[in-house]
Formats: sequence, C-alpha cells, structure tokens
Amino acid sequence: KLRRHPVDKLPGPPTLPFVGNLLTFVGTPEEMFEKFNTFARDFWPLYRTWQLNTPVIHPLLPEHVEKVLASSKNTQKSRDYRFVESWLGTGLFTSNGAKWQERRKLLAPTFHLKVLEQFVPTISDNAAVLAQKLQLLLCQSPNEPIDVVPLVTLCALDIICETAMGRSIRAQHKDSKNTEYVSSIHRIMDLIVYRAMRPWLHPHWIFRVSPTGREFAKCLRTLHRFTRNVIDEKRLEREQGELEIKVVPSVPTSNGYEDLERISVRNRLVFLDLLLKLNEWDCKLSDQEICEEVDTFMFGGHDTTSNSISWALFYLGCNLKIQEEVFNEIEGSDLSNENLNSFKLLDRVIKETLRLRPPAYMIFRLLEQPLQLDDVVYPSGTKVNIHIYDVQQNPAVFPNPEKFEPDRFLPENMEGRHPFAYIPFSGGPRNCVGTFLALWPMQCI
Ligand code: HEM
Repeated sequence: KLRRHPVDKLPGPPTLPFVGNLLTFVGTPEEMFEKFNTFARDFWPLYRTWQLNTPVIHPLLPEHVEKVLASSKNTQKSRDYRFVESWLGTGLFTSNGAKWQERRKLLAPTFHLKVLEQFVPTISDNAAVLAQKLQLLLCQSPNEPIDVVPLVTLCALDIICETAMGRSIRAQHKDSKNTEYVSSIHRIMDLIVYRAMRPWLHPHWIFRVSPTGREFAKCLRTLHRFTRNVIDEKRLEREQGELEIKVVPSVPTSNGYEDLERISVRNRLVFLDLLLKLNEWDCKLSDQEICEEVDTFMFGGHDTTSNSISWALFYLGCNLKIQEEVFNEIEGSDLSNENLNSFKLLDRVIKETLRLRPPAYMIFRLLEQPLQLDDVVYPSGTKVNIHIYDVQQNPAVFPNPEKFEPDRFLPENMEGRHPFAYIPFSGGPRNCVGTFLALWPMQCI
C-alpha cells in the first residue's frame, strides 16, 4: 500500500506492512468479538482496517449501513463466504451477481408467508417435545440448572429438517437414527469458524491436508450424502404418490406467487417439494442446485434460530417479572398462526433478544460500485464489514444499550427510529429470506 487509499483518512488500529490487520484478529471467536467491540467504541462511528492488501471499512451509523445494504448495486458478498462454499456450493447465500438475482427471484416465493403458515403445527409439535424434555429434567432434579442450549439446538434441527425437507430426523429423541448427520452439522459450523480465524488455513491446498480440513471433508461427505438421499427418496415418493400433486387443476408455467402458494397450501408441501416442483415446471434447478439450496436452508436456519431461542430463554430467566407477563399472555392459547401474531409482549422479547444477541453478528460485502459516505468516496474493491451487534448497541438509538428492555419495541418507542438501526436479519435486497421461518420457532418455544 504505497499510495494513500481513501480508507486511510479514517481512524483505525495500527497496521503492519503487507499483512495489514490480518494478525490482529487471530484468536478465539470470543477474542475477535471483543476486539471488534473495542474498535467500535474507540473509533466510532466509522473506522478502517486492512486485510492483507484489501481495505476494509466498518460503518456503524444506521444511515451509513443503509447506504451499503439498501443498494441494489452493492449486493456482492466478500471472499469470506468462500469457506462455506464446499458445503453450500453457490446457492442463494453464497452466490453473487446475476446468479444470485435469479435465485432470489425463484426462491423468494417459497418463503411466502402463506406457504410458511402451514408449518406452524410442525413447529409447535417439536416445541412440545422440547417442553416435555425440560419438564422431565426439572422433575428429576428440581434444583439443578439445565443447560438448555443442546436441547434447543436439537429441537431447532428437527424443525428445520421437517420444514425444509419434510424429513423427521428425530434429533430430539433417543432412538434417532441420524446421529451422524446431527453431529456433523454441529461440528462443521465449528470447523468453518476455526478456519476463518486462522489465515494460514485459508489456502485450499493447505486446509485440505490439515487435520481440520480432513475432519471437515468427513463431515461434508455425511451432510451431502444425507441431503442427496432425502432428495432421491422425496422424488420417488412424489412419483409414486402423484395423486397429491394432480389435485392441482393446472400446472402453471410461470413461477408466480399465487400458483406456488396455492399448490403448497393445498398439498401441504415442504420446501424440497417446492424446489422439485420448480424443477419439473421448467427445469430451473438441477439436482445439484436443489441440493445446494436445501443445504443452505439447513446452514442458515438451524444455528441462528437455536442461538436466538437459547438467549431468549436466558433473558426470560434473568427477568422473572417479564417472564410472568409473557406466561400470562400466552397461557391457555394454542399455537395457531393467529395466536402467534397476537402475542405482543412475546414479540417484543424476541426483538430485544435479537437486538442484544444477533446470531449473525457480522456480515460482509465487497463494493462493486464506489460508495460515498459523508464526503469520502470509497472505490469498488473496498470491503465493508457490517457489525450488526455494534450497530444495535448505539446509545443514541437504544439508551442504556446493554440492558434488556423489550419495551424499546413498543410502537410509540419505535417512532422515528431509523430502519437500519435494528438489522438482525440484515436489510435491503439481500436480507434474510427466512425471517418468518426463524420467528415462529422462537415464538412457539
Ligand atoms: C434468528 C434466525 C435468523 C437470523 C438472525 C438470520 C439472519 C440472517 C442475516 C443477517 C442474513 C444476511 C447474511 C449476509 O448478508 O451475509 C441472512 C441471510 C439468509 N438467511 Fe437468515 N437468519 C435467520 C434464520 C434463517 C432461516 C430459518 C433460514 C432458512 C431456512 C435462513 C436463510 C437465509 C438465507 C438463504 C440467506 C441468504 C439470503 C440472500 O443472500 O439472498 N435464515 N440471515
């Protein structure tokens, strides 16, 4: 970096020649998280780092974040996402440019509210199993603390498998025959983070021969085999049970919302059915691409949801008065979609949990077009880190930001709040496509 780059006008931590700040972030995920928090405080509201020879800006103000995320011209994800590509291929989460645009248009209807509503019974059945397990543990040792995280994680996994693939893996049950899949999906997440934090494991050829890389490859084989089997079985099931699909009067050629909605609701189809259906209509997705998307839903939908549910339970445990009010609000109501929409305090508790503990706490973009923030123009090729956690800790928007206060989300308290001050599901054209599928399990559990 011989020339001064526009990012060097910004404050930031000291850099080293050639590597920039690459080594600053080597350590555990907790240490990295802490470092970014410190930088956010020290260099608020906009700072720079260098990742080798790539300049990185870290905007923290809602108006700056909006300029990045709301732009339809800067939807490109940075190279950081390449670590999940061997698992997810270039599906919705990892693709860029025209391919992403096409995928998003194709898949968005499968996340339509009406399609998702039919999943509420599946979600509530699995939530009931979790409740029973917790009750049993409580009866067995009433005075012992219960680590809810592993229990919630298995429940979230059951929900996402059943809604995405129509396959009950019974992860919550002792007789589950899918323990290898369950352990691989947990382990692969750890290995991805482990690699991302160690620059020397970034080159593929080094990673492949490292012990971590070999373990990663083993998990990957298990996950891909499982998805492929489910797809094959589902296809066979559909061929044998054509009756279900034939109830639909006419097979639409366009992929309009209404057609898909009508078909899925009538026939109680899961995502995988919808993807196969899209394939049958006009071969929009190959088998490999269907696999990518199913894996993407598993990746996007399981860890994030289980993390948020666990934190919500934690905050309710620490705030007994709010817990009692939530209990009174939901007591006696069954878990229908209408009821879920009427639980206003529960909704605020979930929103506040996602403010304080956003599971995807940092996301990345690579500028395709120059971006102007205040009076400086950052050229294309600059990387942008959006620290969702730090953005949501802005004391000017959320006074006393570390405190758990669900009433921040009362309509009167939200008036005039910048829409990009609260972005647990990101924002703009590349926001989370599974928002509703995330919120319902949180409410049910
Ligand atoms: C509490 C739960 C969840 C949270 C907080 C969350 C958060 C996010 C965030 C922040 C992004 C943007 C990522 C980025 O730009 O790098 C995202 C994208 C995405 N999420 Fe979620 N998510 C959740 C649950 C889910 C679920 C249940 C699914 C699906 C089954 C899902 C599927 C996706 C997909 C496919 C994308 C990529 C969208 C695109 O690039 O067009 N997420 N999510």
